[in-house]
Amino acid sequence: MTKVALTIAGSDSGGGAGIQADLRTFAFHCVHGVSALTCVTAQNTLGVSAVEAISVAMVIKQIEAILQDFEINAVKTGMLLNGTIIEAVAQQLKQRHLSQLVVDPVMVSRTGAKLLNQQAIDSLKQLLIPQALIVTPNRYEAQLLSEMEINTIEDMKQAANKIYHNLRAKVVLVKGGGMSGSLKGVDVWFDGNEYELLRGTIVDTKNTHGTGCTLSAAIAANLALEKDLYSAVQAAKNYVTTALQHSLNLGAGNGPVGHFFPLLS
Ligand SMILES: Nc1ncnc2c1ncn2[C@@H]1O[C@H](COP(=O)(O)OP(=O)(O)OP(=O)(O)O)[C@@H](O)[C@H]1O
Ligand SMILES: Cc1ncc(COP(=O)(O)O)c(N)n1
Repeated sequence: MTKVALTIAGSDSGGGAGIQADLRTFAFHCVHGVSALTCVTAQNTLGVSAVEAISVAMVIKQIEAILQDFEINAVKTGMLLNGTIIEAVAQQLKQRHLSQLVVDPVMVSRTGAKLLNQQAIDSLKQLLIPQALIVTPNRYEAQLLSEMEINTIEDMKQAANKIYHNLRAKVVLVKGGGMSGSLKGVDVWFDGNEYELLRGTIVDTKNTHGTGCTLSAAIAANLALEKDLYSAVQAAKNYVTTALQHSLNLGAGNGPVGHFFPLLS
């Protein structure tokens, strides 16, 4: 029986991140992808030039249409843009008891663009993160959520601990793509008991656009395929590393990762 994963996220017109990355990742895992679009970005490999929200009513309609017709095996959220959309999404997920939930708290893009307004950060903290099976902040998002600066592995651990306790997330994965030197690509897992360091090979490329979206979508796909959470994270980490090794040198800025690397010659 084909498994189904839902992404609730924004569109990246440049095709590297957002819903486009999520659906490619689901397809790679042979999981059927369904999607509820929250916003449209005018974006390319150089950055985001405009953002427009989808109406909250339309976000809800998309989720309702999907849930009326499909059994959903896992969900990921990405760019949610504003507090009203976050509140509606959090309410829908709670009502439907969708617990296989990966929250990628998209707030700031790699190119520095703010992808979530200030009031929305509070709704994310109060309403969505507590429902998540796992939350996957990057370095900058973890700094905002933990209200501390992150420069070392010890800092990453402390931030994960704070996010776990203050925001009641079940598992926190602080991602290391934004760290420098030998720490780049080391992710810190904290489940309330153990810290685990997930180390991938460091890939020397500027084409890293969409790594975070791809990682969280791959975790959701592996959960849909009935892996346990830690195995799903390990498999997703391996997938992102290989996709980075096959990243695409497209555009003048940060190109996308190569989601379908086995098809490349
Ligand atoms: N150059 C790299 N080499 C190896 N792994 C990397 C590299 N860059 C990012 N990663 C890995 O990619 C995954 C995504 O992490 P990252 O910190 O880039 O997330 P992000 O900033 O949310 O991504 P995005 O660019 O989509 O916003 C993590 O597992 C991270 O360790
Ligand atoms: C629609 C959308 N969602 C998520 C991201 C984050 O990805 P990145 O940090 O690689 O730009 C993005 N840029 N655009």
